[in-house]
Formats: sequence, structure tokens, C-alpha cells
Amino acid sequence: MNLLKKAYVYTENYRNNLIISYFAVIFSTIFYLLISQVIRISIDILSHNIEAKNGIITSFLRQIINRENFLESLLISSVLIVTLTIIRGVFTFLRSIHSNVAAEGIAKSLRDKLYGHISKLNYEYHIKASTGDTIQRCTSDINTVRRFLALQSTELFNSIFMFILVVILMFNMNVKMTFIGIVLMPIIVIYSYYFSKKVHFLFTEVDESEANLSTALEENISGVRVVRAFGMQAYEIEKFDLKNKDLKEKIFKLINYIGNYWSISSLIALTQNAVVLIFGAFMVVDGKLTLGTLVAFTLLVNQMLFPIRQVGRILGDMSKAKVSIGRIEEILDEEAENYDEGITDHEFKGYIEFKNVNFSYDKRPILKNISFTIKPNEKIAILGTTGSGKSTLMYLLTRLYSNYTGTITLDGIDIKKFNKHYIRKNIGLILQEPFLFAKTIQENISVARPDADFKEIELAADISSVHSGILEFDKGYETLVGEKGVSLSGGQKQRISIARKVLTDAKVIIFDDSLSAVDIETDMNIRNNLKNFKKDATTILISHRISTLKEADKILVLENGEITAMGDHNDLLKISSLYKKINDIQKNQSA
Ligand SMILES: Nc1ncnc2c1ncn2[C@@H]1O[C@H](COP(=O)(O)OP(=O)(O)OP(=O)(O)O)[C@@H](O)[C@H]1O
Repeated sequence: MNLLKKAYVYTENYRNNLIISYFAVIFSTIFYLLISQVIRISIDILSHNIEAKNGIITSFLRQIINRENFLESLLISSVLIVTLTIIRGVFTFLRSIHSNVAAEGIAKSLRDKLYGHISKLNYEYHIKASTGDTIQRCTSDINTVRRFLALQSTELFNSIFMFILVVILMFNMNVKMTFIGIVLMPIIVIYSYYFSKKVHFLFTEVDESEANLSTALEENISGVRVVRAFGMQAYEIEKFDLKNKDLKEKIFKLINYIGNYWSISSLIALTQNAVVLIFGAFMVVDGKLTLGTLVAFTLLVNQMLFPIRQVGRILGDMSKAKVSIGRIEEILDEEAENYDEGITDHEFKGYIEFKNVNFSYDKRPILKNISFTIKPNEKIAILGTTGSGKSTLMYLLTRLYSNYTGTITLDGIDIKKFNKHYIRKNIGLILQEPFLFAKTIQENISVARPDADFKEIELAADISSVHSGILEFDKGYETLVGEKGVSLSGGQKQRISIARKVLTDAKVIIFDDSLSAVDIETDMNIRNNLKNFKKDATTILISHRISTLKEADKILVLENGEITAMGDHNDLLKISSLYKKINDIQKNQSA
């Protein structure tokens, strides 16, 4: 019930389709019962002229068929049966169309809802969640809910409704035969229920094995260079072969089990049929049952058996649907970032201040008592040991994390009061490992401003020192970048991502070690180009290169989450031992 209540919410917009398919189930069942009765009464009238129990159908048939005009009557009842079967077929068709329209519609709106929500979830969620798991929730979990809501629920309704009506009708025809007709049904339901549980487990095993195989394949393809460099091909092939074998064995096990189930349950179903026929035949011989009633019983029992065999499976699948709905709701219950509130109309001047900022990841202190200011148009640089918290500092500034203590202000206003889009539009963060989409270079540059014209894109690429490199490709800006930009060098990828930011009108540009993969000369060119192009932009440079750092107006030295020194190049040579050490090492390397 809880499941149905939860699931009901997702049927919005498709409830009419579901109602039509439920009604179609009702009418298709009623017509089937009608057909069985027409067959029963026709056989009884035409074979022995037996006075069947009076009723609407009997009175109607009595008027149009009789034993005296045998052939004509046979034809009439056949036409009647075919007509009723066609009408039933129309209802079955309606049921199928409407339940499938509802199924696909519900799945689509659920996918839209889930994806829309995921795209608004905070950075912290994305860092912690596994990509594979999230994709599974958006695909196979939605598929399970789709099948349950629109297909299995109508199937379940059909099975229950059919069972109740058939039993009532059979009771009406013959009480003793009714018990005989359903004697093996409980065995079939229990068996199919246990089957579905076991099969669920086997399906999960196959899914896991398939996921292992895909992961191995994905790792091998994307890590092809490492595999070759270490001569690991033979080892990787063997590893893949083992996983492939495991998948084959699990699929065999599953097929075997399903095959056994259908054979055994068919045997039980056939036994049930045989029981009806044998007992029924004796009763017909004893004159306790008419031939027509026996035929009707055989038809009804047969008709009931297939849906009953499905009930166990549907019940098993319901538990799967419950888990899937839970997994989907886990995401939907995550609080989304609010992009609607906050200041958006501020004329940003570029004054930034960190005041006593402290931040922890899972209670582990990362930034400790950070205080510094950046004036508009100033160029500041950050040097720090690995893991000292440089990137984290920039994540706080762009509001990827908000759970810090202390204050961060823009032009004297707390950044928490600004709209998040506004902050990220004005403060452009360029990451060390940029992500490129499986699109053309031109599209990759214009993601930040899809309305930019080609001249602007070219200029942005030129400023980022990547224009001439792009033109060397046969298709130039139309070159398709692979899923992870594999056809581009690390430096090219970094420069394309810089071009993206150049295209925006961000007032602050942060280079988070995003020039690390380009040589010193290109690094300098890009910075000079930017200086001329974005004259009034504030720049924050995270770098390990003294040649880059020394041009900054102010350099922060970060060690273990603390600012240990602050000043320009000459100041730091005197006051920071870390800065001096790095300077000496790099000086010796270039000497
Ligand atoms: N999502 C996270 N959850 C937990 N700890 C994290 C998370 N992200 C980073 N850290 C930890 O926080 C510390 C600071 O990370 P950060 O990336 O800010 O350092 P960094 O100075 O930029 O390092 P690098 O120079 O290597 O890029 C590191 O010890 C890192 O392991």
C-alpha cells in the first residue's frame, strides 16, 4: 500500500491512460467470460438440446440457435464467438496502447525530474556520489518503476480481477468442479513467488557481473596508454576473459533456472487441466455435468493459469520497484541548490575579502583562520604544498561549499547574500583538469556563451594561445573532441577551457593550476594577452611556477591550510622559507 501511495505520485499526467487501461482490462475479462458462456450454452443446446439454466445469454441464444437447424445454428454461434473475440481483442489492444503510453510517459517525466534535480544538487553531493550509481538510478531504477507503474500494476489487476470473476462464474456453474479447478493454484502462486525471489537474486548477479565487465572494458579503453606503457595487454586480456567467463556462467545459470521454472510450472498447469478434464469427464458420464460446462471449465481454468503464474513474479518485482522508488527518492530528497534567491543586480567592482575563514571536510580541518583581501584589478597568486587547501579556498569563493565559518565578502557584501549564478558568472574558475564535452572544439568553447559568434570564439582561442593549434586540425574548429578529449593534449585542453572563460564577462578569473600543462613561454603569452584583453579583471593564479608567481601584485603562501606568508616576490624571498626553497630549486633547474 505504501508502495502504491508513493508510486501514485509519479503517475501524474498519465492517470487518464492508466484509467482507460484498467477499464480495458475489466471489459476484456468480461468479454472473455461471455465467450466462455456462449460456447458452453451453444454446445449444450446443439449437442443435447439440454435446457441450460435460464439467464439472459441462454434466452438470447435460444432465440437464434436450435438443434433442428444444426448447421445454420453452428454457423451463427461461431460468428457470435468470433465477433465477441474481436471486441475483446480491441479492449486488449486499448489496454496495451494506453498502459505503454503511460509507461513511457511516466518514465520520461521521471527522468526529466530526476535529471533536473541532480543538475541542481550541490557540489558536495556530486563529489560523494558514485557516477555509476547515479546513472543506474536514472536508468535501470526508473525502468523498474516504469514497468511496475504502468505494466505490472495492470497485469496484477488483470490477474486478480480475472481470478475473482472466474471463480464466481465457476461457482455459479458447478461448486464441486470449482474446487477441482483451483486445487493446484496455491502451489503455482507459491512456486512462482519463490521463483521470482531466486530469479531476482540471479538477475542481480548477472547485473553485477555485467557491470564488472563494463568497468574492465572502460578502464582498458580509457587507460589504453598506461596499459601499453607497462606492457599489460596480456594481463588485461586474461583479466577480461575471466570476467567474460563469469558473465557467461551467470547468464547460463539464470537461463537454466528460468527454463526449469517454466517447464515445472507448465507441468503443474497441465496437471491442473488434466485434473479438471478427468474429474469433469466422469461427472459428464454420470450426468452431473453438461459437456458445455466441462468445456467452459477447461477454457476458464486455462485462461486463469497464465495470469496466476505471473502473480508470483509481479509480487517479487514489486519489492524491486519499492527499492527502486526508494533509491530515486533518496536523490529527490537531497536539498537542491537555490538559484532563485540572492542579489543579482550588484555592479561588481572586484573587492574580495576573506576574514577568519575556517573550513573542514568531514570534520578534518582544511583551511585555518584564513584572512586576506584582493583589491579590484589586482593580480594575486597562491603558492602552496600539495593538499594545502588552495583549490578548496577557491571552491569557497565560488560558493561550491557554504559550510565554513568566518566571512567572505564581495565589495563588502557577504557572498552568501548573492545569487549563486551571479557569483559564478562573475568569478570564473578554470580547473587544472578541464572537462571537455564530446562536441566540436567550437561548441566546447562556446558552452559558457552559446550566443557568441565565431569571431568572438576565434578571438578567445587566440588570447588563450590555442587558435593556431586548432587550425592545424583538418576540420579546425569543427574537430570533434572525444568523450574525454583524448585527441587533444593536456595543454590544448587547458587552453580551450581558458578560452571558454575568456568568452564570458567574468570580473575575476581564477587559474587553478590551469596553466600547468603548458610551457613557460605559452603560460606567459596567455597571461599577457589576458592582461591586455581583460584590463579590469582581477586575476587569481594558483601555480607552482616562480616565473608566473613573481609577476603577481601579492602572493599568498599556503601551508597545511594556513597562510604562512604574504607579500610580493622580493618580500617572500626574505620571509618565507618554502617560497625561497622552491625559488632556489627552480632557479637551479633552469640554470
Ligand atoms: N571532497 C573532499 N572530501 C574530503 N577531503 C577532501 C575533499 N577534497 C579535497 N579534500 C582534501 O582536502 C585537502 C585540500 O585539498 P585541495 O584540493 O584544496 O588541495 P590543493 O592545495 O589544491 O592540492 P593540489 O596542489 O594537490 O591540487 C587535501 O588533503 C584533500 O585530500
